[in-house]
Amino acid sequence: MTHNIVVVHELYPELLTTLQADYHVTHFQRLASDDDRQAFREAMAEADAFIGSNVKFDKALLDGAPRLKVIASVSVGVDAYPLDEIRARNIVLTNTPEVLTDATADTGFLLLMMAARRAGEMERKVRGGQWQASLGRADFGIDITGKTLGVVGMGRIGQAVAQRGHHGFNMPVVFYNRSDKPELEDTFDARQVSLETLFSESDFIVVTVALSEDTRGLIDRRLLAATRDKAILINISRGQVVREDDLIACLQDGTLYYAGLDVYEREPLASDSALLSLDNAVLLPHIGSSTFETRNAMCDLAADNLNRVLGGEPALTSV
Ligand SMILES: NC(=O)C1=CN([C@@H]2O[C@H](COP(=O)(O)OP(=O)(O)OC[C@H]3O[C@@H](n4cnc5c(N)ncnc54)[C@H](OP(=O)(O)O)[C@@H]3O)[C@@H](O)[C@H]2O)C=CC1
Ligand SMILES: O=CC(=O)O
Repeated sequence: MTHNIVVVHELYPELLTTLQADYHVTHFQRLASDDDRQAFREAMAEADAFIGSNVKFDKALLDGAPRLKVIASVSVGVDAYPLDEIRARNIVLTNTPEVLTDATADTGFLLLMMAARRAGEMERKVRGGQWQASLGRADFGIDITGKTLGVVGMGRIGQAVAQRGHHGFNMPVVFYNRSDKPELEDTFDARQVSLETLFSESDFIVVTVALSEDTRGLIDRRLLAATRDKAILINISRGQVVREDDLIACLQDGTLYYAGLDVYEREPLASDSALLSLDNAVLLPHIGSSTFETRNAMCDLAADNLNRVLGGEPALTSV
């Protein structure tokens, strides 16, 4: 019997064709309208497997998908899935670790460098015809080399950020993490510290911690207000880890020098968000892993996981 699978993702064409040869596929590039969402729920009612991203699963959706055996997420973060409900139904949830680590760490460093040198502001000046003479002190940025890097959540991506900072820019590294990682003292000459110490000692703070009920709202005004002069906050994990209202207030009153953001409390960012009017914020549209190579590798890994579970084998990367 051919399995029914629901795809909500812009898979690369050859992979979609392969899946269509093996399964009965209902494909949505994204759920953009109420009609899409209705059609998605109808397809899930008959689905044996889901592969995709950016779909918020809840109990009602799972109740309406009684045949579901596997959710193959095309993401490493699994905050969109109710883990207890999934476990209670014996559904296998898989994600895509490792293959996106470097691309996402690169995005973190891209934001870090753009913020340090105020690259977005400077580019807007050039395009806006405001580069009429050489720029002066009002437009200077800050150095990166030798400054202290603080990593919040020293997992795969956090360590790839630390590697870039330590080996590429000679940065002393401090980090905050749930479990102890003494081995990183050798790897990056890094020090594990409390969140308060990290915020007070770092010049650049890069947030790479996973979102969970423990980390929602972890970074608030109290921590942001305790930062060094000209400290920069980069968030490449999930917007909900940082209290966005507090971040905006600290950027507005200058308590925090600059922010570089790839993720937001609500995505896409609302057109009336106060962040859009702040010069001291570099804003990217959640593109951490968005390279051809990395996204293809994520799709391949998710499809391998789906094929294996439907074929009765263990997934390569189950959560
Ligand atoms: N912007 C983007 O496009 C992308 C964003 N991401 C985000 O990055 C996150 C990290 O990915 P990855 O590095 O692969 O995941 P990992 O699981 O390797 O790293 C997560 C780290 O967070 C730590 N952590 C979890 N909970 C807490 C807590 N309560 N307090 C302190 N530390 C905690 C973990 O600690 P421990 O060692 O104890 O488990 C772990 O070191 C993803 O969950 C996702 O949200 C990922 C890819 C792309
Ligand atoms: O945000 C992206 C992910 O893979 O998680």
